Amino acid sequence: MIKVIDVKKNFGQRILFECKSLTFEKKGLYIIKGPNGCGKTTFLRMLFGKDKEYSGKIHNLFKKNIMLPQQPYFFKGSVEYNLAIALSNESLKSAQEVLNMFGVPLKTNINQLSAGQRQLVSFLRAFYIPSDVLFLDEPDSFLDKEVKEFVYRLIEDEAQKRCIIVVTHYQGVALKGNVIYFENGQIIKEGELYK
Ligand SMILES: Nc1ncnc2c1ncn2[C@@H]1O[C@H](COP(=O)(O)OP(=O)(O)OP(=O)(O)O)[C@@H](O)[C@H]1O
Repeated sequence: MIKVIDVKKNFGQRILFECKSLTFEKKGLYIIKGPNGCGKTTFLRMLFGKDKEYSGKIHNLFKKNIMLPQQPYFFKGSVEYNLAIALSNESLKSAQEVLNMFGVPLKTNINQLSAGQRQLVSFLRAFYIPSDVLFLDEPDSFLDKEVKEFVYRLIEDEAQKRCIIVVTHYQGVALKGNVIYFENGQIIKEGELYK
């Protein structure tokens, strides 16, 4: 569980956003939306524990936290190597099956993939690492409709077992979950202005 209590985030004199009260439960899908520059990535990093410069409290009680950043790190080498370095044999097989399904070559150097293919690899690598909470920062920006729909269903199913928090811009294909949005510098959960 993560509890956010009376949090304010500033950069110098500028107030970026505030969040009066928000709870992320043990399981479930949370979708963070808002215009460019409103602070979604900043908020995600604060929940993850990477950014600690704010007033108020964020209690993150999850033991194992995994984050997929907007620009994930890749090791020099093949697609397979980039997965094998992070995943158990069983998880590696699951990731490989998805990549085979979408025609992503496993033996190819990671740098030779398209942006969308690389994004799918980085998503699968983060997704198949066991965790209590998974933070995904725009995992879908380069994916085509078919891959996006597949990834969204994977996320939705998995969110029945653990907590997944996603930042996304995309409006076309529905990702079903609790929507959290930024409005006039306030972070609000859909349906309840302030708890
Ligand atoms: N270290 C920093 N110092 C000063 N300002 C920063 C810093 N990091 C982020 N900002 C500013 O905070 C704002 C929010 O940035 P953030 O990346 O969180 O937005 P976002 O909602 O994720 O945007 P996008 O949708 O474009 O990815 C931006 O205006 C950015 O310039």
